[in-house]
Amino acid sequence: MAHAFSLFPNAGSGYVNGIKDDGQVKFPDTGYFKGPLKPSRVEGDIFELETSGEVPKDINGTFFRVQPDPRFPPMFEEDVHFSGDGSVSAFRFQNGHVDWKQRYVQTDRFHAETKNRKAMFGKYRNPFTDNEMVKGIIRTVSNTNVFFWRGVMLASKEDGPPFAMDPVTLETIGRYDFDGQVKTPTFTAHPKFDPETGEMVAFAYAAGGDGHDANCDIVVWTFDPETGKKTQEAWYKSPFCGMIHDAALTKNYLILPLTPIKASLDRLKKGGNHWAWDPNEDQWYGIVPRKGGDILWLRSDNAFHGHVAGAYEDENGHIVCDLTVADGNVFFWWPPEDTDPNERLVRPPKLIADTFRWVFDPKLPNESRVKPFKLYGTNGEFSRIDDRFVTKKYRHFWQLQIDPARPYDFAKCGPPAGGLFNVIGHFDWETGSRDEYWAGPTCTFQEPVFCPRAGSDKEGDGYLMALLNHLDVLRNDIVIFDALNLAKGPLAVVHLPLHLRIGLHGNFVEQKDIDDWNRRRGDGGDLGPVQVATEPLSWQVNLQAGSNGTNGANGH
Ligand SMILES: C=Cc1ccc(O)c(OC)c1
Ligand SMILES: [Fe+2]
Repeated sequence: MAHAFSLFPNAGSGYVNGIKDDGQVKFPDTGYFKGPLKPSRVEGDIFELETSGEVPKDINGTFFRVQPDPRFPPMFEEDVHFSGDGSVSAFRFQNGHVDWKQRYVQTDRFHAETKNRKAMFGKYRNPFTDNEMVKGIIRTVSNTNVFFWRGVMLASKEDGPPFAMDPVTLETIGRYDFDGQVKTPTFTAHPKFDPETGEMVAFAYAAGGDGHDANCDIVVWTFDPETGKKTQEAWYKSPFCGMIHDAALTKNYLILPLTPIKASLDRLKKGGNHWAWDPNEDQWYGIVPRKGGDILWLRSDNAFHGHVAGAYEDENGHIVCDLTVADGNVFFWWPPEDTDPNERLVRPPKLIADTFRWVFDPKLPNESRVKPFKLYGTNGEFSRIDDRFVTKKYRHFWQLQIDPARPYDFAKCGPPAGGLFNVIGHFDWETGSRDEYWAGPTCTFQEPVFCPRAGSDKEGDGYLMALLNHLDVLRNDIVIFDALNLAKGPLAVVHLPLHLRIGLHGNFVEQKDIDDWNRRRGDGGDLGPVQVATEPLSWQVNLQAGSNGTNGANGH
């Protein structure tokens, strides 16, 4: 039988001159919408997933993760993976059983586009390309991370505020503004949680104006876990409006890696890309004292920051900060501004991203140049640690590795969308060892999470789990390892009957935490239900009042 699409051989991709001609509901015929990146848009539930091996019975909690999954064909044919609507998966582990649930984050954009049954928002972080009808509507897709805070899952993307979801039903409760305490246009996808105090330390860049105007305002907040109150807020300026994606937390500092990929209001107004890589700019680190005080900026040679493994202060009061750093523009789809438009980069450049250990002296003069202390010798991304060791001296980290020397079945799989993360590794700063497991020639991994073994507080004692992409048959598994012995291979595999899109980040939340907060927020609990935002954000108020909202001056 003819494939349904082939009944209309000349129908094309539904785009004319790269712009959606809204006659057809059809996704672009580009690499961002094919194979493992083919939009799925599935919401659903499966009770009792199939498994192989024995799923450890002592894992009691939920593995949450989020993927960009566009609900409608984008306005622009050249749209990228990072624009897709946030779709959250939850894998509930209990007594060796696993159930699955998946729901979209119902953002303000989600509702606006549902009403219109089509994409209304244009390019990644460029509101000047939006349909006029949605001016003033928060355009974030909340597709980058999901983390647990005081009884709710917060889904977030760095271009907008977080949205709260019910951790059991995955229903979106609404936009979360920390009980009216946060009115900034942006909020990080990587807040840090201090395991000693339970505090959330969060930040935002481009935190002035409307968040899409290339302003240089940075804000750092601390929130108390018991009361939810903002106990610290400090505003700073960055040397340019670049991406600050992840952060590192020690007892006394928050370290903000500022990557030399830059926003420009002028370019945005012309309908261009939000970001342009600047190969002539340094990588920077902003060192922020958690108790308040000036920011210290340190700089080193041009490079692209990946994610943080761990950080702590050593006996000299210096900051040890470990993260992956790539030797070029990881976001190759946002090239330097002067790149010839005919030279469209469709293939990732060959980059190396080692794990760098920096040792920063917080007493250095501002803008000092620094050099890495040590490199581990890895090539990968998506580092994770035992989160009970955030801020502390730690040994173990886990990371997805790119090993091009291993066979890859290109004929069956096509290009490995999302990156050739064919190896999962466990690394130990003390021994320098490499404990690795290769997924085979048709598979790649997504970001792992660490789950501590019940009753043990020994670092790394527990499980590591990660989604496995079967790129040949477009289906996913979850593989579960003994975290300190990956080479032994998975203890168990959980099988999904369907394909999930390549996702970003997630976290494992223990059932005890969900139950405790549900009790406090439920009938007769001391807290009552979570409150979502009732007031518009500052930039929305300014827009209503007729100001252009581009002066970077709101909120402080
Ligand atoms: C991995 C980094 C990253 C940075 C910015 C984004 O908007 C994003 O969306 C999924 C991901
Ligand atoms: Fe990230």
